[in-house]
Amino acid sequence: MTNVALLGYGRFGAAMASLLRDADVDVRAFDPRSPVPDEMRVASIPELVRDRDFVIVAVPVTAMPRAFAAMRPLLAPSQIVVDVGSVKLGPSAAMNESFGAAIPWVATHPLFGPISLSRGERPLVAVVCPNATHPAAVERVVALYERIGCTVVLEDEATHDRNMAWTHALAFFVAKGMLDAAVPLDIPYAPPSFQALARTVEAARSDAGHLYAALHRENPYAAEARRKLVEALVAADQNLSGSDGMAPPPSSSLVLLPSTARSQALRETRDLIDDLDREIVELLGRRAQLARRAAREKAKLGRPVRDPEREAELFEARRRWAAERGLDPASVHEIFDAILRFSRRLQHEEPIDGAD
Ligand SMILES: O=C(O)C(=O)C[C@]1(C(=O)O)C=C[C@@H](O)C=C1
Repeated sequence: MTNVALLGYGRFGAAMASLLRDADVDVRAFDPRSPVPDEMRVASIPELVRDRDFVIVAVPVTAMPRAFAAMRPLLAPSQIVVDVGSVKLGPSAAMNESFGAAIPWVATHPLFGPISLSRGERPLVAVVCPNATHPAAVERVVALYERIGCTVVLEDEATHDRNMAWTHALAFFVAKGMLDAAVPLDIPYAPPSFQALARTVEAARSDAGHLYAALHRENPYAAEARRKLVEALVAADQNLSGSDGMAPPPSSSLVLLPSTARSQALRETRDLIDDLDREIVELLGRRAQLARRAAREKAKLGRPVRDPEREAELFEARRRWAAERGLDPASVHEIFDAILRFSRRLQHEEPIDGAD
């Protein structure tokens, strides 16, 4: 049985442990600060790493060099050290320094966390950095990520960090700006464009505090990305505050559209509907995964697939949400009726020990 030692049982470590265990990987974990469930807990780093195939280091990036140095004398060349930090140049250099050619090591970044897992978001993506000194270890780590349901992207450390500066780091930076500016996030009729931003802010807010600092301070490309964004925003602000930005909308927007423009408007509308429907299908896929998970949990508890009490609550809530949104509750009820039929059908197909 594949086995893993997990150093660090914070929010990410716990999420990783549950994915590994769902894939029948034996997990042992150690964290002097966070509680670890009894069945995985060990009392020290030596006990943690002894005879383990993989040693996954899920501690804050700034604590990694110390962790690597502490475990170096305890490891053998048959073991593989894997870091899961959100930046890659620093941890890679630190692993190279501690383990070099003697102990196989692989730098990785799983692009998911407890929130995306609890929402059942798929696909799970993990970046794995190629490593010329330990190519066989890279292959084994790729196989481990695939086993827990990840799509693996092979990317070198610098490209990864540059990409993360523009995405992960800037998303957190914008979120911080919105939080510090006390932007209200809970206005119920906010448009979809804002709802997407509000989800980003929520995700950033609930992530560990050390992550924000690491994304910016430990990523050598983050400062440049921030500077460019701030400059662009300042320029946009100046533009809007100047006379151009205050000009009234051009009168042509009030003129009746000619028929070619009208058919173009219909095409655009249909494109938008296609985009939305695609999202709905994606959401149905994610809902199906959660329904399968519910089926597995109920099977373990010896409970039947159908739960009339839960279904009654579910319909009541959806009817209420429909009314709040100005939609006909009976019509929305009908849609969920179909969704539940779909869900129960999937649940009956679910093999009891399947892993999603
Ligand atoms: O919540 C559960 O127990 C589920 O199995 C999920 C679900 C659903 O799809 O929402 C499916 C069947 C049950 O009758 C109730 C709800």
